[in-house]
Amino acid sequence: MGYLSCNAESAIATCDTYNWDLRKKKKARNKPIIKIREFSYHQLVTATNCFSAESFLGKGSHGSVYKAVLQDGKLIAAVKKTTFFNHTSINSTNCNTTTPAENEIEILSRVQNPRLVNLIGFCADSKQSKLLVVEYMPNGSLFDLLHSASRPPGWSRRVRFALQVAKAIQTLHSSNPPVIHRDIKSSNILIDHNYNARLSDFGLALRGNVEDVKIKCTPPAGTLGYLDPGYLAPGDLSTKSDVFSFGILLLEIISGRNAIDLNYSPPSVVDWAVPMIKHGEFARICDCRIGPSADPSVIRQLAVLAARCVRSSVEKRPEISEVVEYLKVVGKRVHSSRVWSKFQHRVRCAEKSQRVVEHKREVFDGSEQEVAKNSNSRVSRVGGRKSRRVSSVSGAEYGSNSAAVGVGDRVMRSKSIGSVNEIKLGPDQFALVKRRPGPGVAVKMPVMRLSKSRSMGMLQSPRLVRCNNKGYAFEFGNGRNSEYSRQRDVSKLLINLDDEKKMREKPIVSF
Ligand SMILES: Nc1ncnc2c1ncn2[C@@H]1O[C@H](COP(=O)(O)OP(=O)(O)OP(=O)(O)O)[C@@H](O)[C@H]1O
Repeated sequence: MGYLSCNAESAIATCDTYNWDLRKKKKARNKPIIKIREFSYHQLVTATNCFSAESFLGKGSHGSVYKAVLQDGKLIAAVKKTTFFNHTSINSTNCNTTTPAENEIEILSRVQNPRLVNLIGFCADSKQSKLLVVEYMPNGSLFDLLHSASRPPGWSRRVRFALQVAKAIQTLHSSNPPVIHRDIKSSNILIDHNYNARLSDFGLALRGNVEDVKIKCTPPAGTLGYLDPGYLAPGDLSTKSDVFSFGILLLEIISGRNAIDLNYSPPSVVDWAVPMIKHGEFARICDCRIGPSADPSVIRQLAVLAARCVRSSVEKRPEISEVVEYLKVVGKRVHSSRVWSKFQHRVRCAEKSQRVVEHKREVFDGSEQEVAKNSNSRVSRVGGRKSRRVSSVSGAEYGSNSAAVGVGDRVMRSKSIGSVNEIKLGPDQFALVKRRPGPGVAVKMPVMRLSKSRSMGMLQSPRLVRCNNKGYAFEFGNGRNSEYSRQRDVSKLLINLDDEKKMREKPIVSF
């Protein structure tokens, strides 16, 4: 126990097993050194527009956060400003005194990872406050997304966030010596510009092995609702405390409710969710705003994992590496269930349009019979506006029925049921014919209305009646350079069928 005679710093240095292991030291020496920049106070005042209200991003228990524009706009960062009023030490009771800001600088200058909100620099020359410059996260926090977003994230995004947070914690726990975050919660998960979750706020984090004096001297800390109930004394701390907090976060992600919420009974998310999970009532803990996942096993797996993480027995909680592997499997399941439900949706849509087409065919056949009854001189008007929009059947399908219409070699298309029909003018030439609505069902055949369908889908068709800029002109067959946008009042587009012969010879007809 020689360290008792030393001062705290050297005692930590002597007792830290990490320092004994020369091989590890060599490894650490080979690691690239993270370049942390030092900013002047003046630089940060300018970058945050004198810490103005416009630059204000939010307030935490240790101070306020501002958006900073540095390097002539090339670097956007977040400046954490902690006042001396808030300089409560994280370990003031014993060995040494470190403020959360100093602690964050110490930890983040040693651990950098894309899953973390990394340190860019700091400012040491401020008299009233400690300033930390960290990466700017433009999409708020996971707390905001879960509890106040108008469109709460769906299951695949939730599982992705959970996996990204678990990976961030794994990075910390697997570093050498390990880092225990101690404050895993949804407001400390920030969302970056690519919509990835990043772990932030290392004010309470501890770096070292659990047997290190520093850890043994630091009293328990964290956020109520997320804090491991077994972490009552410094010696109780382990990486499993972070696993517990992660379990609470996972329950929050699944349910969309707060870790402690007085609107629920019981208010603690653990006491509320775990009994339901034990009874297999997984759907009851799902966020009712998005409902259960397409694949029920996804919720089951997430809920069971969360329940394992929040077990009171530390030994029974999984390691974070196991959590990561588990969530990877759940993530794949969500992905495949999404692909499957998309496929099912497409099949349903296809079936629906097929049904509509069949219905139209039936209606069409019925109208043909009626037409036949009316001695080939009358055309029935069938179908409504809606049926006009359906355009999935090619005219060729109905080519064989053309004789029933009694207009020579004209071809009627199912698209046109209602008021617009296609006339075949030649081997590659088609026109659309709008039948005049009149009392009863028919229009005299010699004079017909010709019109373009309003459906955008049909505009892509080469068999389209189009208009040129000379007025109402039509292009038949594979016409190019037409300007359909000029054609607004389609009802004015009249054509006398006497001109039909001319049209066959001329691809474009002007009126
Ligand atoms: N890097 C950042 N980029 C963008 N916004 C941030 C950043 N860091 C913090 N903020 C915003 O500032 C708010 C305060 O953050 P801070 O980490 O100080 O406190 P907190 O995590 O909300 O609470 P506590 O201090 O109690 O843990 C956050 O809620 C977040 O909206």
